[in-house]
Parts: sequence; structure tokens; C-alpha cells
Amino acid sequence: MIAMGGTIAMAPSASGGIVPSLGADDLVAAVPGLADLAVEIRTTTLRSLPSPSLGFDDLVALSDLVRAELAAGAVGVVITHGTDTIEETAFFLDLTVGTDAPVVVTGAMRHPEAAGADGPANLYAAVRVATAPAARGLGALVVMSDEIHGARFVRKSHTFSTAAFVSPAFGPLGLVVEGDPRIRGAARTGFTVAASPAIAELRVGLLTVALGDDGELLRRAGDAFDGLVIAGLGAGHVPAGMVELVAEFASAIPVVLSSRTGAGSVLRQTYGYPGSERDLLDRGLIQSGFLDPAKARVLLALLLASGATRDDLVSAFDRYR
Ligand SMILES: NC(=O)C[C@H](N)C(=O)O
Repeated sequence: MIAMGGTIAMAPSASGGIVPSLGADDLVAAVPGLADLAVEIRTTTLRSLPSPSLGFDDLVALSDLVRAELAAGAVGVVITHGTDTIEETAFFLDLTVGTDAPVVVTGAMRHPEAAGADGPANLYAAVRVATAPAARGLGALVVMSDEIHGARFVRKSHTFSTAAFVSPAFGPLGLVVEGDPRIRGAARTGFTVAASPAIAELRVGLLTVALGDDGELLRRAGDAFDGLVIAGLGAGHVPAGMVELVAEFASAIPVVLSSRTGAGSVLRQTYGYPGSERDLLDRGLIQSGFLDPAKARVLLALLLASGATRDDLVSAFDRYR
């Protein structure tokens, strides 16, 4: 079990608000029933950070440690993590760990001293999933509120509800019923990318498009980015007035087209107006399939760090259609 920080490990501070303060051993010790399981838990506190402050360098270190623990004989790995970026970390592990062993990320929406703290229940469920033969071969998972989500589908969809985690595309892969993981879907693509430390030096931007957008933010980005994800309108669209500028960027750096809607995939052949998905794909943008903008950015950054060609990028993103 590897602790990264997040609300699950936070406590009230003297200066106001909650801040990271608990390590992996504290979290394990606070879970009723965990000690009764026939499971040996080895703990590491790798980071103690709010998840908005994690970076790709931290994720490379985490991926290395997960692989080392599995090589040392762990049947599964649980990671406790802040929920704000849990979906990016889980997908990063899905892409880089390349194992059948369950890699399960969990967290909490309420801190340990709050009424109805959800961390202990989530950690208990995560350990049950990480040790379940039925959870093997599914890739990285996010377990929250007794739901088992595939890393490439899961999203945080609410700022404070304990039911914040959803998989809008196809629903959760399973449920934890009285501690027993029940699986009904498969998640792993079988596609693995190296967790290259070079990723920390790359600048991969994420731009959300809005009504009336004239592209000024993009124009000002100049040559600041090595790659870009555009969170487009609807099924992958931008205003007509932005098209030339977007096409200019796509001729200089890889530009991936995703959707800001939060569910569904980028379409490929429905709309034909200027700024439609057909127009943008014809102008060299790469479709993200069912990957939401944040996950498309993780995949693009990993691929660029591994020296992928444009054809590699297109075929990697095609796996998520
Ligand atoms: N519930 C949480 O964990 C949110 C917290 N801000 C974090 O991501 O670290």
C-alpha cells in the first residue's frame, strides 16, 4: 500500500483548513476489519501532498515503485491518493505498469476526522479488490464508495459528494458487495507505454474551448507547448473563427481533439461545418476517442516522452475509440 497524500490523509491545521498529515501506517491502522483479513500489507509513504500539487515526476516515481512491489511478490497494490487528480494517476498507472495484478487507487471525499469519513471504507474495499483474483487483468482501477471503476473511464464528477466518482461512458466495472468484489466488465487495453522521466520536462497543454472563443488564449501560447489537447465543444468542435489557428498549431505540434462534455467519444464523420470534427481531423488533429481531455493529455505526454511518431500517436488514440 502506497500513500501519496490527499484528503484521506489530511487533518485540521492550526492555520485553518485541512492539510496532509497522515502516513500509510496511520491509514491502515484506522481501518476496522483490515487486520482480520488474511493479507499481509506492506506500507510506503511515497508522497504527502494534496493531489493538485502532484506532477508527472511523482507519477514516474509511483509507477516505478508499483512495478518494484509487484516484482517483489505483491499480489496487488493499493495507492491512497487525493481525489482531485486520482483519474489522471490511475490512467498513468494503467498505461505504464503493464501487469495483470490489480493496481487499485482510492481516496476519500471526507477527511478522517469528519463525520462519516469515507476513507476507511474505501481503503478496506480497495484492499479487498487488490487481493481478488477476479480483479486481475483489468488494468488500473479506482475504488470509491464500493464501486470499481476502470482507470480509462473514471471521472470525478462532484466537488464534495462521496458519490463523486462515475464512469460516464459504460458505467463501473463492478461493485464491492459486503467486501466481496463482483466484476462485470473488462478494462485493460493491453497497451503499455514506458514511464519515461523525460515526461517531466515536456509541456503538454490542455485548452478548453468556450462559446464565442476567438482563440486568443491559444494564440498567446505561441510555441510554449510540445503538444496540446483541445477540450472541444460537443462531439469535438471549435468555433469557425478558431479553425485556421488550430490548424496552424496542428501543423507544428501534435494536437489531440477531445470533448469538454465529460462523456461519450469524439465523433469522426457526422458534422461537416467549419470547426466540426470532420474539418478538424482533416486538418491534422488526432481524435481522443472515449478519453476525456485530462486522460488524453496523460496519454499524449507519455507517448511524446517515449519518442512516438505521429503514426504512433494516431494508432494509440485509436485504441480508445
Ligand atoms: N478529496 C480529496 O482528496 C481532494 C484533495 N483536494 C486532493 O485531491 O488532495
